[in-house]
Amino acid sequence: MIANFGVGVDHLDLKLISSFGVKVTNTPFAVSNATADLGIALMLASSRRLVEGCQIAVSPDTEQFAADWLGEDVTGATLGIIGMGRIGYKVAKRAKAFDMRILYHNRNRRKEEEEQAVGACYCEKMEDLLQKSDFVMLVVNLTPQTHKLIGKRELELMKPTATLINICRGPVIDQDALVEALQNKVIKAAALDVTYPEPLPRDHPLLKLKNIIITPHIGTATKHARKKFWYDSPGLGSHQVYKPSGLAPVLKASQQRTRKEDSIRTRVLNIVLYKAITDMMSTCEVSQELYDLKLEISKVSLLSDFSVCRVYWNPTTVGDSKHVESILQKSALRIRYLLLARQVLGNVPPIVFVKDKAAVAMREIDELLAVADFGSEKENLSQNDFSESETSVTTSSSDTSASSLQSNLFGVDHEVLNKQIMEYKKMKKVKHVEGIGWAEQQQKQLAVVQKQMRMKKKKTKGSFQNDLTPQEYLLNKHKTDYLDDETVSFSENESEDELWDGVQHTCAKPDGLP
Ligand SMILES: O=CC(=O)O
Repeated sequence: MIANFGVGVDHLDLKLISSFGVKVTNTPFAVSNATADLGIALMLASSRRLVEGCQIAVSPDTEQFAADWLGEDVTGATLGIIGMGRIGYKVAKRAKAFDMRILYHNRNRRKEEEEQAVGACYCEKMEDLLQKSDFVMLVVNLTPQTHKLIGKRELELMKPTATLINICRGPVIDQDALVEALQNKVIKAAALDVTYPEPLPRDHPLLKLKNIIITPHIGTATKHARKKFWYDSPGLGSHQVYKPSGLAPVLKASQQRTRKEDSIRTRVLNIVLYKAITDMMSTCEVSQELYDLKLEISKVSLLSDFSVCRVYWNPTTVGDSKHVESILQKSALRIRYLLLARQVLGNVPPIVFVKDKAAVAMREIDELLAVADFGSEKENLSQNDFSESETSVTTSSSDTSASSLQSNLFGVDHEVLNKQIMEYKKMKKVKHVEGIGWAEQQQKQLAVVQKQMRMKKKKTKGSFQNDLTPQEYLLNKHKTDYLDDETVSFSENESEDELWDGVQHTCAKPDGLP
């Protein structure tokens, strides 16, 4: 698998790669904010001549600031966005805050409510957008269709006062045509985060122009975006960016193999994470309050698409569960950070603490069995009291309603249970005598029970019961994987909604093309 760092995969020969059966993935959700921010930064820097201004301010030759040194307003100006995909849309959101008039051109028109949310008007023809915009921002993928999308003709359509901003890929602009347009003031200025090649040869004519700002392809170069690359990079079972249909049968076979391998790998990773997390919690390194809880972790379970890591905690060993949940919620981020920082795994999905209901039910069952074996505390107390007070014994042993209540304690009828156990033991003896015959009978019984369970499962599907009684637990035990548990004590409050999406759709369609 080739896990591409960032959204664009234009630098990869996808056909060739896939002919080797190798998957390619990208991280489309990780880059959007940082790249949109840079687009706005370039627009502001260019309109307000920020780089030039900075040079004037720091130059040893500067003696005074000229009053007629002016820039252009962004507020109220028209921004034309070419490519209204994920990044383009984020640019529009930001531009709205500057009270800009927003035009966009895209392969597919956005929904009306999406347009309204950012106040963007669709231009079906790119030419219209070019003619009307004060700033033209390019936010498309590089494909054969977008190669040299902006050439001499398009530049000539732009206003002579307009600025061209490119935050996608250099070859989307015909660079020779741009040099000429800037030299001849066909357009006012350009602000480019991308060129071709990168970096430009030191004697390139673009570098000699005054009406240009060039940055070294830093759209995604923020700490947070780079961290998101790690989080978004392929999870187990992620999809391919490129899947040529001719290879479908080969891919299907390899996918089946991959699924099996994935499940083995997931199990191994669960063990690795369980060990690392329990080690962490046995010291104060996450936090003193987490350490003080002395919480027991029953298991760690990565979802097969690697979108979340569930950590099951045993609530029977701790007190107030709200307090515990709030500590766990706070600790989830730190634990994940530590796992990443220590490179326990290259990538760790968001951690979600889940109350282990099975553990609660197991404890109830233990208590129940203890009562069945040794009698209730009340009974014991009464028996102990015997030597001291005859009346208490009389009351306890003669109170039939109390004893029938006891026999139904925790919803389990102990008499019936006992009978079943005896029958089972009897059958076991018969098995030794009848051999094969017994197994057939058992199989029939098993088939009936399985059928009943399947029918019950259908009925109860999707509604995991919160008040699980031991009896229900015993019935559900074999049919309900407690991955379905909905008691989550951590919701992704890492402001990583996008990351969450990103992990799930790591290889969703790339940003919009015009
Ligand atoms: O250029 C950046 C990216 O492709 O993510």
